[in-house]
Amino acid sequence: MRLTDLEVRFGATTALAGVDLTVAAGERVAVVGASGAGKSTLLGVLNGSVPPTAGSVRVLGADPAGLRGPALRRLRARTGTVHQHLELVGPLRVVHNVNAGRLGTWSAARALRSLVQPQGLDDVRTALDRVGLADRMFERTDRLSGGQRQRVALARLLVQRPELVLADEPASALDPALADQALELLAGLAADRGGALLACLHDPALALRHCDRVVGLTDGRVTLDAPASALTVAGLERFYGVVR
Ligand SMILES: Nc1ncnc2c1ncn2[C@@H]1O[C@H](COP(=O)(O)OP(=O)(O)OP(=O)(O)O)[C@@H](O)[C@H]1O
Repeated sequence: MRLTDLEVRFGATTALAGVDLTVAAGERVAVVGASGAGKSTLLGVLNGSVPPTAGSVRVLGADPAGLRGPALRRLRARTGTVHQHLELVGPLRVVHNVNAGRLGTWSAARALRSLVQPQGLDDVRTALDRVGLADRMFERTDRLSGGQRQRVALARLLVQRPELVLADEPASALDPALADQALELLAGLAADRGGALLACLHDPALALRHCDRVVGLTDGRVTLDAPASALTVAGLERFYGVVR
């Protein structure tokens, strides 16, 4: 994917400005920066949910803002996002939220049928097993804890099998062991399809353990772009302005 001189404004607020960024297939990129720096907006541009105000965007060979109808649907099916607020439907059972990862490739009829008689149960069970939730498949999603819901969102991505994996603080509600597991899973998912992973991470140690490149934003601009091997946890904490 390639962003050139990208700008995103929301009214009087400039969320991103002059962003030039190229990410190659197979790269694992941590996106870091203080709250409000523009991290979620950057992922939104890449998955086509945030239209840029200026600049050019190429994602998997296409410009998401320039696509409509089936072409946009196809691109979205190849791009998987773990949203910061997860975007799960609370009253639905876990199986339905996981199967939402396949809506981009299912017909409307199959999606509707699946609400009555869940489809693809083997894949759902395998995905839930990998996030340690196989026994919660038929539970209402809003009965789960925050960390369990975060893992349902990961399972949804596992059944989607996207090429480009975008994750917005995918481990914020997980304990350290589960956070490592989640990042391994996301990196493995991208690698399976030969794609890249971009993950907004607030934990510098997690970023350095699981990513090979770190891109830092300050007030909507790229102010850091370095291999993880050249960075330290203390250096990244200083970047965030964390005071110990
Ligand atoms: N839909 C929106 N409408 C108006 N302003 C927005 C919108 N989305 C983001 N912004 C603004 O754009 C800027 C960047 O926001 P963004 O959510 O991308 O930051 P972030 O780095 O992801 O922050 P956090 O770590 O707190 O999630 C902020 O000033 C925010 O208030």
